[in-house]
Amino acid sequence: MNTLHIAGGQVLRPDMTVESADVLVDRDEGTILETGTLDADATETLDAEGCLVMPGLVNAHCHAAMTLLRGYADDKPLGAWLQEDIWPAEAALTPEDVRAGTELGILEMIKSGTTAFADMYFEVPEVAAAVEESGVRARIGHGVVTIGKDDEAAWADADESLDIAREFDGAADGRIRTAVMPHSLTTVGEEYLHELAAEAHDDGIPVHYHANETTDEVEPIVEERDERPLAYAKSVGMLTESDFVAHGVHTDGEEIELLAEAGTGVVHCPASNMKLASGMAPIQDMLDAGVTVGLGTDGAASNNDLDLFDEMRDAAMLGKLASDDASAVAAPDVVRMATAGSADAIGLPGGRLEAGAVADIAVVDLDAPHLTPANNLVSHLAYATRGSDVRHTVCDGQVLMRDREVLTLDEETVKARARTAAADLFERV
Ligand SMILES: N[C@@H](CCSC[C@H]1O[C@@H](n2cnc3c(=O)[nH]cnc32)[C@H](O)[C@@H]1O)C(=O)O
Ligand SMILES: [Zn+2]
Repeated sequence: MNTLHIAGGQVLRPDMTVESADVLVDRDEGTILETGTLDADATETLDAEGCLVMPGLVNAHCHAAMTLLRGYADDKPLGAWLQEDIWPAEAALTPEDVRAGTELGILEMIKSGTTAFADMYFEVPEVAAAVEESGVRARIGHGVVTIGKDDEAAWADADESLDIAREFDGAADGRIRTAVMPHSLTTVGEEYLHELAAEAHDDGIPVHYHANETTDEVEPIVEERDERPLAYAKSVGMLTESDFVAHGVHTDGEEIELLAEAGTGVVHCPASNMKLASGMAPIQDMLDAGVTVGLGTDGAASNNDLDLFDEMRDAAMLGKLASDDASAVAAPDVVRMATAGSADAIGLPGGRLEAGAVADIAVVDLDAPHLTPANNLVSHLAYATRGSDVRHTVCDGQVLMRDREVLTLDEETVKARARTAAADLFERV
């Protein structure tokens, strides 16, 4: 059998306990065979001495290619940031730019222990190609905006989202799944939302969108329809078990109930919410209500990195402030959110390190001053670990990074291409 032995480390269990154990992976099937004290004669070995072996992190809401726009427009609220800076720059992006930016984003994610992500963008065939070559797992889709477009252009955008979702679902040996992705409840008209949801669900494809991110997104819906945004989302058929929303910042008690009943996942993006001053999501209330909550970075232009360890810390900190309670959104909660919560929210396998699960794994080196002493490793993951502490990254049984060297992408080439693409872009806009 073609196996990978991750040897000599401690393992993070799905119940958030930690124990010394080896991990044996079936490289052909891409699954975990067993964990324990193993005397394996494996095809390949990864040294995990002094390390914590954990499920690969899952970035449940991202626009990976926006790495090109990192630092391009800061210190503005969502509406002005999108309309004055981001959308004009994005209008000038070529397919090659999207490829370069997505590769850079994936490189950053692999280097910080992220093995899967959900991505909303355009030029999606380029996103798919980057996922395929880099070896990660992703749920990808084309973001639709219909406001400001005539009917023909709007339907063309909506159709593209459906076509892309159908075409790429199951690509890259199944590592790529898709979703239909209307941008938000205020940037896409009702008839389009209706049609997109119905057609996507007919084909077993989920719907992913931004919702309740700012009060500016909530108030017009309440004024026009006399109902809350997520009640509206339900009425157009976008609040089913497979669907997942980004943000959910301004979500009231009834909407939280709707989410829990429907089984719709929420992707919390605390850094983006703080940076754009969008607000504080009621995450502890959602957890108490049984909502599936995942964690996302959002794009690099509103974060400004794709490091989910940072995001866990932000989620815990902001969750406490939002609840005015230091016991809210505790360390095990955020670790669960960044692993199983995210995987469940976006409907990809992963997030749990146990026999039978997919072999999506991050190995964290504990030998750093900021991780010493190793009093409580779950606390360390939530509060003290940095993406740069990740030593090895494995996805689908394949080693993507060994001893901090990424094997599937050439780091220097990816960075150089992104620098050139960004410089050319800013000259054009
Ligand atoms: N087809 C659309 C693009 C939609 S892709 C998804 C969009 O989400 C934007 N985006 C990034 N972060 C956020 C956010 O936090 N809220 C809303 N939109 C965002 C991003 O810039 C990108 O334009 C068009 O041609 O304009
Ligand atoms: Zn977003």
